[in-house]
Amino acid sequence: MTTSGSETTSGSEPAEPDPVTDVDIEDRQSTRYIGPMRVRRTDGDERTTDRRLLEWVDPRDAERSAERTMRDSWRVLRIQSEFVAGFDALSDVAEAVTVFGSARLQPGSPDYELAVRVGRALGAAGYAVITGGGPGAMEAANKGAHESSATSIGLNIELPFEQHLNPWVDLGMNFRYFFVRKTMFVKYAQAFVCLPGGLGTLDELFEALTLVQTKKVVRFPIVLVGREHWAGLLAWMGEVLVAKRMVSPEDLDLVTVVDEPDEAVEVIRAAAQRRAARGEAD
Ligand SMILES: CC(C)=CCNc1ncnc2c1ncn2[C@@H]1O[C@H](COP(=O)(O)O)[C@@H](O)[C@H]1O
Repeated sequence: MTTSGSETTSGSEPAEPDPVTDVDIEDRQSTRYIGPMRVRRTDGDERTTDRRLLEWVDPRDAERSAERTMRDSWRVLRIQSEFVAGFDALSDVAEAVTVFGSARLQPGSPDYELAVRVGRALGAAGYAVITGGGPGAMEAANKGAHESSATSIGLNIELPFEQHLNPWVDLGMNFRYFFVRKTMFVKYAQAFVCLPGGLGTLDELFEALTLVQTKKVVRFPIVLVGREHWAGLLAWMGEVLVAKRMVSPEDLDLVTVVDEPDEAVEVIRAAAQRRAARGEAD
């Protein structure tokens, strides 16, 4: 899909208006996803399903409050259907690893290329790769998985702006609710790999850590790739959180930090072998 009028001109010629491209751009601006639906020319209401769910309605406003109560009850069915669709789509996935990382990495940047190599190494080791299906590290990891002929899975999320599954996703879904999507990230993976990233990545990392710490999941290696990126956070956790006894020293052992994709694969494999030796089911 062409996204810029200048792509159709050569050298220093001024860009000619391109009717197809202009329509395309207008299209992209007015397009968004509501759950699995792609909609255009909406009324400008940019609230996502998640945001509507979490919105506070003043109970003193009788009319809105009554309407809200009714809608919330119906919403439960939609949430339920999203779980059903997710379980249906992913139940045949064999061994998989979920990869998180910055949505903002640009192709060609060192971290993007690192993410491609991570996807490729996991794929070559026989793992399907699950990502958030978006751009940056997600796209890169899906690309690596695709290149190594592994199943490349993208679990996208409805956002208030246009959102596409990246082109390297072979099995993709679009979720309305963050918490449903997160369940899929955990339920269908044997391990988490976190590449350098920002708030979204940190959220996903700490959710995984909390699940392992509280033994809600017991089969989960968590691997951080990129020592330099993660060093400051881990040092702070040791110097502040452990020192204040807000986390125990063993909690820091729940993550393994590596630099190379092959090391990440090795950590995941070794954990699987330990599990197998103990006779634990996945
Ligand atoms: C360019 C841009 C902001 C696109 C947003 N598009 C996204 N599409 C899908 N998942 C996402 C997106 N943004 C954040 N996430 C989730 O949050 C993580 C990245 O957040 P961050 O860039 O580190 O904070 C990803 O692992 C992904 O699961």
